[in-house]
Amino acid sequence: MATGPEVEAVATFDCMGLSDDILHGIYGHGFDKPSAIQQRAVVPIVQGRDVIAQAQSGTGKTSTIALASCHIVDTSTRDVQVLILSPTRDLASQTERVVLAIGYYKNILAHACVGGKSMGEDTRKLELGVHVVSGTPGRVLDMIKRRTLRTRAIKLLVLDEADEMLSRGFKDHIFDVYRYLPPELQVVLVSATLPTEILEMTGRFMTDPIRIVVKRDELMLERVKQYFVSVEREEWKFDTLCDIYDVCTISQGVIFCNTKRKVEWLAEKMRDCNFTVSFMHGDMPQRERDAVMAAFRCGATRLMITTDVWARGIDVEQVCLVVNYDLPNNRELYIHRVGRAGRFGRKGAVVNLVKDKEIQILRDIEQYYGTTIAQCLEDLPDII
Ligand SMILES: Nc1ncnc2c1ncn2[C@@H]1O[C@H](COP(=O)(O)OP(=O)(O)OP(=O)(O)O)[C@@H](O)[C@H]1O
Repeated sequence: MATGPEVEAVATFDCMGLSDDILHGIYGHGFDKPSAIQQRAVVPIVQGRDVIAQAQSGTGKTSTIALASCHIVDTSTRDVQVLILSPTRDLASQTERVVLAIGYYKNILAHACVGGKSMGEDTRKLELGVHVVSGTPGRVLDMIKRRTLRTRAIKLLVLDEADEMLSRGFKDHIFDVYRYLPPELQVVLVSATLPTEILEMTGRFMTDPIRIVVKRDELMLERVKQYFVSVEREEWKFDTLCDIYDVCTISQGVIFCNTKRKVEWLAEKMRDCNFTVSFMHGDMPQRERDAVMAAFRCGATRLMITTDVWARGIDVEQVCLVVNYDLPNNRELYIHRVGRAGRFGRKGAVVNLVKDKEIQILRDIEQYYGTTIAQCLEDLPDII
């Protein structure tokens, strides 16, 4: 599937037909020039078209959603007009913050409606009235069923990380939410990865969408160098990680494990060796998760050990290193994990720690995305 012929690139924010208060918000947020996806996706979204928008990690997709949503909202009422759904609470909250920042001069009111937080607070905020809700599917559905989140005025539904939202775990919730939304709804799908089977189901809820897609072999971020270190035994990965730790002292890094137990085990083992690390996974109380994220975002901690709860969308500019302590369970997750480094044009590196028999999995990833993952034999501190 290719990008539609009707897609045009608009080279500046000024030429997108956005109102002055939104432009003020965009420039105030530090954006000078739109990225490739912003040049192509913002105008069709604000014109009311259904849009499927794919672009490489960290190139401004979530920001596209935020600024288009802010433009669409009519602030003369306090109805919810835009609903943005994301797969994790942390991403939904991050998007709420971007909407509030870009919509500041238009007085946009937004609320993150996410699991693990007080229902009372959701009710209070929603009853006072907000224009944009950025949430996770379970909590949003709950609020809709309680009639606390009124859907009557919703014009735009956005599925961020759309392939994840339409995959097994979330799909039923998404369609349940969709059934409560007005029939003339505009739908926008966004992700770095959009496998064919996901694109094929979009006909069920989208009308003549504009497609902006990226070829598989152009999806990997060029500025993020990819390496692997092969070890004979699982236990040897730890020593390699300790060597890598030195690299992280120059900036920030994220280490991915495949289970929550392993995250906790690894964090404890590193702390026993006097390394300062943070860890986060989906079973932690939300308050603790927020505190860990806040400390990492402000640079108070430099190394985050985590699960795939962190793989999609989370934006911390200083992250320049990703370590796959365990290889991800599918090719899409590889793209998303790698994308936590090299945000918006920055350099980065990913190091895959692999047992000898796992090298074939990396070779498959290399071939699928037309990329190169080099063996790292020495010089770990120089990889970035
Ligand atoms: N036009 C722009 N100019 C400068 N910085 C930008 C611009 N657009 C986005 N950014 C910054 O780039 C970073 C990545 O943006 P964003 O999170 O929107 O990317 P994304 O494509 O949604 O990422 P992911 O694929 O991880 O979901 C953010 O820090 C954002 O503030």
